[in-house]
Amino acid sequence: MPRVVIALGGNALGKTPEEQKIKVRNAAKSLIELIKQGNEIIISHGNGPQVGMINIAFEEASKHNDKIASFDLPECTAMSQGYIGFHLQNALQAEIYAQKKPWYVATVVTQIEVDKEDKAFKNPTKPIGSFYTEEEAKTMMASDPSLVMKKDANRGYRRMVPSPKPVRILEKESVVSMLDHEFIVVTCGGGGVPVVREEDGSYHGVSAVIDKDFASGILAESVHADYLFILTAVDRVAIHFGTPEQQDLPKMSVEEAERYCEEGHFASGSMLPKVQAAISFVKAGEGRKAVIASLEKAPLAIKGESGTIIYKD
Ligand SMILES: Nc1ncnc2c1ncn2[C@@H]1O[C@H](COP(=O)(O)OP(=O)(O)O)[C@@H](O)[C@H]1O
Ligand SMILES: NC(=O)OP(=O)(O)O
Repeated sequence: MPRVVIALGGNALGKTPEEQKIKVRNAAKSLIELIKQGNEIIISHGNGPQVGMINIAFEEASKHNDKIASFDLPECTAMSQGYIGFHLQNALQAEIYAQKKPWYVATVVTQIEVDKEDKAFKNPTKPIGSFYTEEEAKTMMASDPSLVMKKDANRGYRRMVPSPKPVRILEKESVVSMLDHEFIVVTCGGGGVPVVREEDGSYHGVSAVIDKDFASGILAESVHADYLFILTAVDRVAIHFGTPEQQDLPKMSVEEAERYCEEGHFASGSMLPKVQAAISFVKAGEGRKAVIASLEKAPLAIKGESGTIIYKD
């Protein structure tokens, strides 16, 4: 049975819990369809908008109410894993019930080890939270000099935080055991909670957000997946994105994808990590394929009728 890791984009999950519930309900239909087609699925998801929202909500509230504490990014990622996992479980269970299938679904709060010396800690590149105008971003940076705000793929300005590379999934054995027992598993949400290892063998959370595309790549590697599906807000990967020359690509060989990366076609922090994760996954094993597609058109992408497929020549 083909094993498929499906990464759902944080931006593709909508801006509010209500919007997310609707999007997740639609996604659940596609995900269950995949199982009915004979695939085993493992679900991961992003949390860029959500982790930023949770973080700023506690920070703002704590300024006005001394009974409310502010929470650092690892705790905010853990909270986002909980509430996005809740919506996914709820939507998948409704679909499973409607189809009278004997399937079970569970979310694993997942920690991912990162290197404490990772250079990313000194160069924040991961966009989180809402989009702002240039003027709003400048005002925010002036009132809080620790904030880094940068353009995100020509969609506006966003807060940037460090995004170290994922090294190891601490809950890998739990995930594999649940897969062995035929669970549908939601794991590595928001790229996983970033933790570093201390000399005494303990781990503690660090203030960063791991890119969920890279985390999904190591998840796919760790569970020996056959396919990596990265679902986002656009139907296909494009070259000359956002210009009159934009060309949407139904497929890319690994060599072409590497060339397009070098030529700068993919925005860092958004499309670039998806393409890089797809390349690494496809290159590392025989017969593997990666697909980047939209959440809405996932059922078509599964049949090869939408999305961009990345393959080894
Ligand atoms: N070359 C490109 N082709 C397609 N989309 C691109 C490209 N470069 C940047 N993008 C933007 O990247 C977005 C996907 O990244 P992002 O929103 O961070 O993903 P996620 O769904 O994981 O949150 C697309 O919706 C699109 O706006
Ligand atoms: N953590 C993360 O990569 O989230 P997004 O997919 O929302 O950017």
